[in-house]
Amino acid sequence: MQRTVIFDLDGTLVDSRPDIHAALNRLMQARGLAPFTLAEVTRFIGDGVPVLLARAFAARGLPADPTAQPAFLADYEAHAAVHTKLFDGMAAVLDGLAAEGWAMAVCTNKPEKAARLLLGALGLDGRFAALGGGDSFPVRKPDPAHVLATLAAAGGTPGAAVMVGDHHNDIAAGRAAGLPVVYCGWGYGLPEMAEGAPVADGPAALPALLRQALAAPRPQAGPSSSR
Ligand SMILES: O=C(O)COP(=O)(O)O
Ligand SMILES: [Mg+2]
Repeated sequence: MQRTVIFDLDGTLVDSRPDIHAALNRLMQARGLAPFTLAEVTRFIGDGVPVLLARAFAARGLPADPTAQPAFLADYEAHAAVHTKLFDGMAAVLDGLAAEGWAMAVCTNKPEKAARLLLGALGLDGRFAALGGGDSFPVRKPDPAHVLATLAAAGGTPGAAVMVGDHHNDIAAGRAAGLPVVYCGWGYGLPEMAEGAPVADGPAALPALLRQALAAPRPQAGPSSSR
């Protein structure tokens, strides 16, 4: 059976913080608002751009401003790959997984256009069988439908798929979709976000953990697990 691994993007495959940080601070500057540190912006990432901006404005004591999103996105899309790179060792891991026959997909809360531009700029557009962005479907992580729709677009099946991510949203969405999950210890999440999932300390640990995850007994999908 075709094995499929679904990767989260920000904090899992790529370190995108520097470019998100820079674009957010350009928006703050344009609004006459104080800039954020990298650590502050890291805590805003994980739930997509609307929530990122809402958290940024809330941190300055302001309500969410939907008019900020088009300007932020246009700027970020144009500068998404200035400093953003795959995490060290990840390119070799992707090569190895492809050689082992794994199909790969990306399920990210980053808007699809920005995610596609970023993957293209990194030379990765041909690597993934599907990309599900934060605005590709009516729902996004932690909703399991985001993971399942991305998996279906990649031609995969839940019985032979693993979800890999660095945030509570990835673990929650993967588990609720009935997939085994692997948590990335190098990402932007807090250690407790692993919620008992196997933790990869670095990209090189992923292939063995993915094989183990598929070999282990299947978890039940979220809604039925309490029955
Ligand atoms: O855009 C975000 O907030 C997070 O994106 P991710 O789902 O790829 O981590
Ligand atoms: Mg992430």
